[in-house]
Amino acid sequence: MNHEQVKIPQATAKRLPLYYRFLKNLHASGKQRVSSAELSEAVKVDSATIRRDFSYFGALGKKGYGYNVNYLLSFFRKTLDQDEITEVALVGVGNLGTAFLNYNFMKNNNTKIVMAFDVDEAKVGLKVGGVPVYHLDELEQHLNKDIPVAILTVPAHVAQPITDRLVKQGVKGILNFTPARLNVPEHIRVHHIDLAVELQSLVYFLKHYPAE
Ligand SMILES: NC(=O)c1ccc[n+]([C@@H]2O[C@H](COP(=O)([O-])OP(=O)(O)OC[C@H]3O[C@@H](n4cnc5c(N)ncnc54)[C@H](O)[C@@H]3O)[C@@H](O)[C@H]2O)c1
Repeated sequence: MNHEQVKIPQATAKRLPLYYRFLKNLHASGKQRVSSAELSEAVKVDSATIRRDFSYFGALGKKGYGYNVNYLLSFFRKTLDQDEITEVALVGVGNLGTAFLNYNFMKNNNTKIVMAFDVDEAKVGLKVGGVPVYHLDELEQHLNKDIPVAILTVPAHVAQPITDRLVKQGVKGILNFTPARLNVPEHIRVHHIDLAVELQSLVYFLKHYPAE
């Protein structure tokens, strides 16, 4: 099947890295096939959803056989562009930002934080997790079109002006950890990660949909 023609729903696309990571481990352990039940158990996605997701990839599991691990892996590699590393900038080297820099997403991923910015003179000039920290004043000097993604871990009240500058420099996607709602032009994608909301929603589900 022609990979270029595959149009995957967003919810499915979001689960791809999860599947990919698990299948890579399976492959490394020498497994050739996997059932949707096994996958479901490992990635905690129900097996009906997995079957539907995989049908978009042209992978139709056979009863009693499951899915071909090699086929899926080569599909995911192509779709996720694993050979190409996407460079990321981080703004705000505080508690959260420092944790991300130390973690740096390389282990199972195709993204890498390559530079960070802060206004705190005590942090500027340091390397955190091997990543250089520059002063925010130098944003325009260092950030170019090769860096399409930025992570925002600054105080909420400075999030918007920094976002405007990031967009001006050619950033296309922003992972926003601040509580601020960001205004961006239509072609810019913002993913807002609000841990308080996530936590609340978890508590809600526990309360209203308790496990048997
Ligand atoms: N720490 C958490 O667990 C957590 C969880 C959810 C959301 N958040 C949100 O993430 C953001 C960061 O949280 P934190 O705990 O890391 O805060 P923090 O105060 O530890 O870090 C903020 C960092 O941003 C820097 N900064 C301030 N103004 C700046 C500017 N104009 N340009 C660049 N850098 C600037 C500060 O010097 C500091 O290093 C906040 O908006 C917070 O609400 C934090």
